[in-house]
Amino acid sequence: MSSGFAFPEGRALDFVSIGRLCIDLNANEIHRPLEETVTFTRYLGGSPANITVALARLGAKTGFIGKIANDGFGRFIRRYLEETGIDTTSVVDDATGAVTGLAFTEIKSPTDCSILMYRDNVADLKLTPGEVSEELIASAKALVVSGTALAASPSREAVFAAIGYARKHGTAVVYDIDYRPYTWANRDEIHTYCALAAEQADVIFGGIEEFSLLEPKTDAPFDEAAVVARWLGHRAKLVVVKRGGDGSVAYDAAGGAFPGRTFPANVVKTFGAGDSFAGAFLYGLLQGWPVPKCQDYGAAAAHIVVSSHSCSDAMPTRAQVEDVLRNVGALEA
Ligand SMILES: Nc1ncnc2c1ncn2[C@@H]1O[C@H](COP(=O)(O)OP(=O)(O)O)[C@@H](O)[C@H]1O
Ligand SMILES: O=C(O)C[C@@H](O)[C@H](O)C(=O)COP(=O)(O)O
Repeated sequence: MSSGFAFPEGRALDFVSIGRLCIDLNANEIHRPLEETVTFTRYLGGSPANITVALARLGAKTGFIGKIANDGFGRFIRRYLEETGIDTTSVVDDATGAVTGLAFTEIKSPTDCSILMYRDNVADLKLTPGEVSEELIASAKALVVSGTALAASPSREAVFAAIGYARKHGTAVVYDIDYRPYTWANRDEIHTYCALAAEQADVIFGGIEEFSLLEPKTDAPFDEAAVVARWLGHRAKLVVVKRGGDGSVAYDAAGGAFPGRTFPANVVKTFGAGDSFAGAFLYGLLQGWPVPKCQDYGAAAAHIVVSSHSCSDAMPTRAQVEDVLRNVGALEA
């Protein structure tokens, strides 16, 4: 049995992602508020970057379309992607003096974590449509789009150009809503542009709050069945609703609703769960596995990442994911 999701064949790359390449500065002194945190460790960050690292580490052939600052952080990001085996031919250097987006993380407790983002004049949002390689998108099985890249122009137009190329060449579109409040101007822009992208997507990932933001009204109660039916009624073949420690539900176009379990972890911090889950889920989809197996893979990868200090560095290999699954008796023979 397979998920029924079909990727195009005969492509050099599996996934090409578009969106932000940033820096995470994760608090070293955990379980205390930010005002009492003295030192931080630097990692590659940015949700689409994390997802792409997750895919690459599991063995997928990946590339990235993005813009980095022309400074030491930018050079670190490029080198990290290259060392991870991610194609950087479409990662361009900013020439305007823009900076790298920073995410300072506060790890107050295993359940109370937050992120303080510095995103003024960031290079990632300066990607232009002319810098999006049609050739690279045509050479991939799927394009992974991060919703935060829709928050401002010209990155917004660059993403829609990328989606247009994907549609033209039969490249599947994966859309992670990836809502980050501080990047958007107002609620109407979120709803308008995120919904436009969701209409073009074959696979959509989001949490309940994120899916609510795609609806025109904020005050209406969340009606999951109606929301999912809306996106399946457009192009989506899979809509994955993430529910934190409560797991996930994946809905397919044939009317299937698959509850995904979680593997309880010794949680260091909660962020990174969504990116590791999405990366490993997509890896499973690429293998043609049934949806529940993709969810198990995603949950096992998230188990590893929430138990670790970083997001990108902690993204597991296939052997590490399978160790977790084996330990809980969830690995098929
Ligand atoms: N505390 C946790 N322990 C174990 N697994 C978790 C935990 N939190 C999340 N996960 C796993 O990660 C997936 C995505 O987490 P979620 O928090 O919903 O994403 P996001 O980080 O995007 O908000 C969940 O469906 C679950 O499988
Ligand atoms: O996306 C960012 O810019 C920050 C990430 O690198 C960060 O580590 C994070 O928030 C991960 O997101 P999640 O997987 O959705 O929790």
